[in-house]
Amino acid sequence: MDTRFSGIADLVETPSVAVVVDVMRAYTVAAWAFAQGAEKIVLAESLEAALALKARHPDWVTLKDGPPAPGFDAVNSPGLLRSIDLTGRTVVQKTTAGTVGALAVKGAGLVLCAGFVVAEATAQLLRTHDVAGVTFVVTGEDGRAEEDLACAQYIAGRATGAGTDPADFLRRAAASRAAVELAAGRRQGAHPDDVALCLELDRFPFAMVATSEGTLMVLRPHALP
Ligand SMILES: O=C(O)[C@H](CS(=O)(=O)O)OP(=O)(O)O
Ligand SMILES: [Mg+2]
Repeated sequence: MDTRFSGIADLVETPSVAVVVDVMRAYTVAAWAFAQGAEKIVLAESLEAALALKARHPDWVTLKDGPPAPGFDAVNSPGLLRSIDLTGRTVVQKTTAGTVGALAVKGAGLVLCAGFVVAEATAQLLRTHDVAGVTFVVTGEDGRAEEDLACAQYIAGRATGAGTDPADFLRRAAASRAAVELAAGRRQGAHPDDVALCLELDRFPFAMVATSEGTLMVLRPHALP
């Protein structure tokens, strides 16, 4: 399996298979939303698009990164989201990096969204599909976010069958700028447990697959045997 790593802006062509990685915090949050019962997550193009969807579907749950804001029901924090019952709900998510990365590869044949919490399930799905090549979209900090790069490299190792030890990858993520800033309370819309929750390896047994449904890009959990 050929593996490539790219920042969002560096994507030169639409890959056939993409794994979009955002450890802190978009795809840790997405996984928690599914664990809390959400049926699907609509990845919104913009804050305005998220609010327009909410206007058309008042029962949908809007979620954005940063501080709480009018029109949004939740923030991009696993620690805060884990106490919200989302059974059967549709979530609309808009964040700075994670959702942007997925929308950048909208045309790919297979789009997975991932963090450490779904690492093995993501790798297993790649192995099952026997893909020839995969592009990992490292969403944070123009492709240089250490937590996203470490997670992408870990999943790549698992997908290609290498006996990858997670310890070093998790250590790199724990020392990343995002982890340090979250732990120091310098990011808004956060819970003290957010970093720890983002570093829970294989917390969930499902991968997350994004597909186009009409004009929307929709993320759903994909259970593995
Ligand atoms: O919510 C997040 O962690 C970030 C935004 S910021 O770095 O906190 O400003 O968004 P994401 O797209 O999940 O990286
Ligand atoms: Mg991030």
